[in-house]
Amino acid sequence: MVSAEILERLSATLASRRDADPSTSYVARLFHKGQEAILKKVGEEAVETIMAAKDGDKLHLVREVADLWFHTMVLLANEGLSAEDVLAELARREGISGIEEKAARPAQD
Ligand SMILES: N=c1c2ncn([C@@H]3O[C@H](COP(=O)(O)OP(=O)(O)OP(=O)(O)O)[C@@H](O)[C@H]3O)c2ncn1[C@@H]1O[C@H](COP(=O)(O)O)[C@@H](O)[C@H]1O
Repeated sequence: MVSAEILERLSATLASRRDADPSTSYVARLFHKGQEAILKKVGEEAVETIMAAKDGDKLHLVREVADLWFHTMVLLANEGLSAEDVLAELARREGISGIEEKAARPAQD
């Protein structure tokens, strides 16, 4: 089964590309071009994800979401962040939603 470890491995690979020669890798090239180019790719992949969802082809949708996740991970790495930061935020929200759910449902005794 594929797990969140893939995100950790990819994060480490992306971090290793930050100082790599742009001629050797797509990711290194994107870092070299800078934030504007990375944001442009994130925007393009978001639009392609929406179009894939509308065309009803599930494999196409999965591939476009993979492109979107990948490019948002490049964006995070460019800011010195990683997938782990996002996973931690989602974990924090799980905790928060538990607390809110309890608060919304007073004890019945
Ligand atoms: N997961 C990915 C990944 N997903 C998508 N892409 C690339 O993202 C690019 C953008 O796709 P598009 O559909 O927009 O195609 P395009 O028109 O060729 O893109 P542009 O030239 O317009 O930017 C393509 O070149 C894809 O190959 C990826 N490139 C790399 N990775 C991972 O990143 C690792 C490091 O990559 P490199 O350092 O580039 O080898 C790899 O081992 C992979 O694990």
